Amino acid sequence: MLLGVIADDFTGATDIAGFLVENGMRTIQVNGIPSANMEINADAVVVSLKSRSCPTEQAIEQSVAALKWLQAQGCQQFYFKYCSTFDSTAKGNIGPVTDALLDVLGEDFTIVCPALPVNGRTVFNGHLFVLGQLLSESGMRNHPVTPMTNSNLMDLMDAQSKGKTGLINYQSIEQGADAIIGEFAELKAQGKRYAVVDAFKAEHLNEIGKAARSLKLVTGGSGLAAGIAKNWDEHLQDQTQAKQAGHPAKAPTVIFSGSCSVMTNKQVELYKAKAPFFALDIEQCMSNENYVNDVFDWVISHTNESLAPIVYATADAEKLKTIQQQYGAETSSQAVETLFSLLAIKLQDSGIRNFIVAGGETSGVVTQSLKVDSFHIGPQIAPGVPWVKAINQDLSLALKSGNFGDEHFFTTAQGYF
Ligand SMILES: Nc1ncnc2c1ncn2[C@@H]1O[C@H](COP(=O)(O)OP(=O)(O)OP(=O)(O)O)[C@@H](O)[C@H]1O
Ligand SMILES: O=C(O)[C@@H](O)C(=O)CO
Repeated sequence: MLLGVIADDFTGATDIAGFLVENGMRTIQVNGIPSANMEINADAVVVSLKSRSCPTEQAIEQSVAALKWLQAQGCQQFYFKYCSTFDSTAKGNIGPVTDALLDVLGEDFTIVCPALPVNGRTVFNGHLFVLGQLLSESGMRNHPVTPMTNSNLMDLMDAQSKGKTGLINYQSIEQGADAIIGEFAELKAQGKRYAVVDAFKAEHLNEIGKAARSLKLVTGGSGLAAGIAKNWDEHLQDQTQAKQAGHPAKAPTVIFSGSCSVMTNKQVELYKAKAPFFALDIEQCMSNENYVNDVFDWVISHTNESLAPIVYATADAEKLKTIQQQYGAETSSQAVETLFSLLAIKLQDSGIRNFIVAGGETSGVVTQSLKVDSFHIGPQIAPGVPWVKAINQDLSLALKSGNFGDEHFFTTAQGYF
């Protein structure tokens, strides 16, 4: 095993795993920390945690346990994957987890690289941009759990970690890997523990990846994965086959959409124009025990059509607000999640083998209900959204973060079988 990744959430884990496969590394993902060692026939393994916004002590404990498990599997380098929008607060969890991982590894320096240019996340003079807007001026400023009101990554990291942060700006990055290595030495000599690295195009990430070859721990979004994977080129076999183990097969398919993001709303609208659709009634989800059977019957009656049926709770911001005011945000989202969870189990039992799911939480719930605890990563449908195939079951999943994929995502996903 070459590379071990610790990801702080579920779709974030799948995101980086997709980029590793795209760059030739056979990759598997495990959900949570396995209780024992595993026979792993892959180049990289990604452990997905739920540590982004849990209490900091818990995030540290889980991340260190993941690191130790990855060390026991023989990994040689470690990657802490967090969100490309640096989702965190002044208490953490990015800084404290980075510190804990450095301590366990006996290291005193790493990089901070959230950039993911292909999805519009860029870093310029140490400031993070989302689709050309400063992070603090993007929708992330209103995030319910981790509102991001400062775009300066050095400030963000200093506030939540025990060391000091320096910057390697784009002028140095553009001089290439050797210059970047020189900057690492310079920053270390100044007593810095973390280097924020500018990156706004793929070439930057390749050079940063090369320079980071000797770092035991790197930290970042999924963009850096391409640069890191290239370092292992000479150790990789069957690079063109890396996606094979996770490729989906033609089989009965269903789509669940539990995300209310702007992009998912567009994707659902477009898909409804050409495929069978079922809009979930939130009140029925909460009050009618038989509702899941009705939805199940509807899905089964549409599985022979050329495009898979979609069941969705997706609503635009206004409609969602009305629902939440009427029933409560927690109660209504729980009811939707429970419906998807029960429906997934019934559909699997009746022969559905491919599940396309929109929404991070929704994906987590469905994967858990289907008892998928590890999978091979297959081809990327969109940047950061690969098909994945369960290791111990005949089941393929496409798990989409809320805002990922273009408007045609649901049809594109079905083009792989
Ligand atoms: N119509 C609705 N009414 C109430 N809650 C809903 C409705 N539709 C979806 N939800 C809930 O909203 C939450 C959406 O979270 P989820 O993580 O699945 O999507 P997302 O936030 O768009 O994705 P990501 O976290 O990847 O950005 C889920 O708990 C879901 O059950
Ligand atoms: O980095 C990202 O933007 C995503 O992988 C993510 O973490 C979604 O929660």
